[in-house]
Amino acid sequence: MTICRPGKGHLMIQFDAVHKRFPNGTTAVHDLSLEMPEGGVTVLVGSSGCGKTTTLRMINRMVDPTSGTIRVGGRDILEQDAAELRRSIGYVIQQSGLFPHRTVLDNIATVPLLLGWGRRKARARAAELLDTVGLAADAGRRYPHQLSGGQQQRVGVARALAADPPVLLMDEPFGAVDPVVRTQLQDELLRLQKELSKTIVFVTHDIDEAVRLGDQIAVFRTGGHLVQCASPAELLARPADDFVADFLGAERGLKLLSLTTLADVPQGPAPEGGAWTLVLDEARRPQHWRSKDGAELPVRPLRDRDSLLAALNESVASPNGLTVRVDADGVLTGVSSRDDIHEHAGRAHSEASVAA
Ligand SMILES: Nc1ncnc2c1ncn2[C@@H]1O[C@H](COP(=O)(O)OP(=O)(O)OP(=O)(O)O)[C@@H](O)[C@H]1O
Repeated sequence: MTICRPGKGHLMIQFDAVHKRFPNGTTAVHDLSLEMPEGGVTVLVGSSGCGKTTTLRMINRMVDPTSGTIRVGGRDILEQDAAELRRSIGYVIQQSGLFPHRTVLDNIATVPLLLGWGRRKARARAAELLDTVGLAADAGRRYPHQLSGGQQQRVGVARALAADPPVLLMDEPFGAVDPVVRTQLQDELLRLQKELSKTIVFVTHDIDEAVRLGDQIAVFRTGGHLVQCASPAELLARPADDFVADFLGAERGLKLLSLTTLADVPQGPAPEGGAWTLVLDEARRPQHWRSKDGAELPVRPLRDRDSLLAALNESVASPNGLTVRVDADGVLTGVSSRDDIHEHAGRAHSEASVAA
């Protein structure tokens, strides 16, 4: 049995030896012990049918466990009224699950109205949340089908946040949108989470999404077995077995580099008079590389907060192996060599392995 114990901070959700067997004999979750810290994002990943959704739905009692105990905020959920519990837990699903015949504003106001807030107060809260999730005020008067898929997902998140629940369950919330919108929605969620510090349980098939969003990642395999639960860095550096390693994919070493910034990589002055010159504008913002014979190649400057993976990519793509560095205003601070970036990439890897 794999037990996940983050060991620091308060625990918001605790699974203790939880088992779920459906009446048709399917064991969806097998002897699960898993702890989710308050204010953290726990991502559940694994192949199709391995019990992620069932695990999630047991938290708000949409599915009751066959045996074992689940506590939310320290209290056994079976001792709590199911409807009340559900109202205190936000729930976001893949197709947003919005009511088609209600306006966006009324969709977002659903739970506050159920909780007995007056119509005016519920709508004012809904309008505020539209802004929080990055939607224009006029979207509130529209119906769900008049919004794009990505906008509908934002409304789904706003609706889940409406009564300010401490816990948010998200079941593949960004699974049905294209990769660009998906990245935007992930960015928004990270930004919101910095502000709101909810305890989030997030189900996804996408390991990159899990690494990007998770404070801890729980990997399941068929039969509802938890195989490993660890921080993204630990998981990538030390997968527990071949199943986890295969699940993480052949590029797990590179994924690990996406977790480390290039801030510590040394930088020197941009080269002058070599085969390639860095062309700057009058504010010293890099524009492009220019060769001796006048050819121009694009430059993609990086900031300190960018990842070592982005730097590695740049060191391969740039004509002279140099990665151009800029400050928050886009002004040149220096360049880093391919060797320095490779050395830091190797070091980040060894450090993660040792820490794990
Ligand atoms: N109501 C149910 N009755 C019987 N079996 C069920 C029921 N709900 C889920 N199952 C089965 O339990 C197992 C786990 O299902 P679950 O939906 O939790 O998996 P999942 O990991 O979320 O899958 P996916 O990634 O495909 O959404 C599957 O074998 C599924 O067929």
